Amino acid sequence: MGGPFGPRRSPMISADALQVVFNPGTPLENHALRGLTLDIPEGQWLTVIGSNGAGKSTLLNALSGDIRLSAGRILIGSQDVTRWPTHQRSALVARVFQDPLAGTCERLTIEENMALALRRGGVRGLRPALGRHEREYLRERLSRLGLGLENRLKDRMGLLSGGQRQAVSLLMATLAPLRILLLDEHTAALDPRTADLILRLTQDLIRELNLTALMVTHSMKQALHFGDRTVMLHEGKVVLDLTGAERAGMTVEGLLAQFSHQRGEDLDDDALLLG
Ligand SMILES: Nc1ncnc2c1ncn2[C@@H]1O[C@H](COP(=O)(O)OP(=O)(O)OP(=O)(O)O)[C@@H](O)[C@H]1O
Repeated sequence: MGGPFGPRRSPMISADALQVVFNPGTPLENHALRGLTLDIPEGQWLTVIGSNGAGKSTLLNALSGDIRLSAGRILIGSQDVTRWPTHQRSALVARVFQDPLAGTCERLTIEENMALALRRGGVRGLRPALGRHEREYLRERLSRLGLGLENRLKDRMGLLSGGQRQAVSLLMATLAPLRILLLDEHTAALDPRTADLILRLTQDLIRELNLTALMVTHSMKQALHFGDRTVMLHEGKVVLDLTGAERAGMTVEGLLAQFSHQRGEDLDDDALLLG
């Protein structure tokens, strides 16, 4: 990022006045993003919170190219990708979803799933059947999960537990070269111990690969504990942006108070948010 007096580099992600309107001009018109602006430096890990319908998934969809903007501009590096379709952005951007099934094919083996992930990134020279080197590479990556999956390359994905599948999804997302990782409540469907394991794996991958990451979570604890910066969305805009000492001094209770303040009501479901 350069020090305070170092050269200013353009951010890895520059989201400029993003607007997303669903069903425009109909009675169902819905402004999911309302001029959202956000600059994210390279290597920064942003945690994204906000109540239901705040626009968190829509923001990730806009960054991955899964939905079209109604207005605004997205730059990755200094490249304007606003009109790039998802497949074109996939060389830069990968995504992991809440549902462990979403990123993998359960009828294929672990090896076949991972081979597809390698090819999606356009790795050259990869044959339909994996060569010895590719298989060794995948085995090495899997062994680092500490789940024993390196010995189960020929097992169908459908045989794995939700946590194991999510670990493989995360690995698959980061197999091919990428710059940006989008995590959409990727531990929400897991038990606390497994969620913790996946979060530690997430942390290792983000730091090792120097990824710029956005992680949507409903857990205030996760939002403050992981990453470098926490952003709260409300009605399609950023309403709170915490970094540095301000973030370090923030408590889960403080964040919940901000939540209530934004919603103009007392939260009746603190348990969910505290989890
Ligand atoms: N494909 C769609 N068509 C119409 N409306 C949509 C669509 N996707 C999202 N919306 C609406 O846009 C708004 C923002 O939704 P979004 O999913 O981004 O919220 P969120 O912050 O991710 O919420 P949650 O925490 O519930 O997942 C909501 O009002 C939602 O109903």
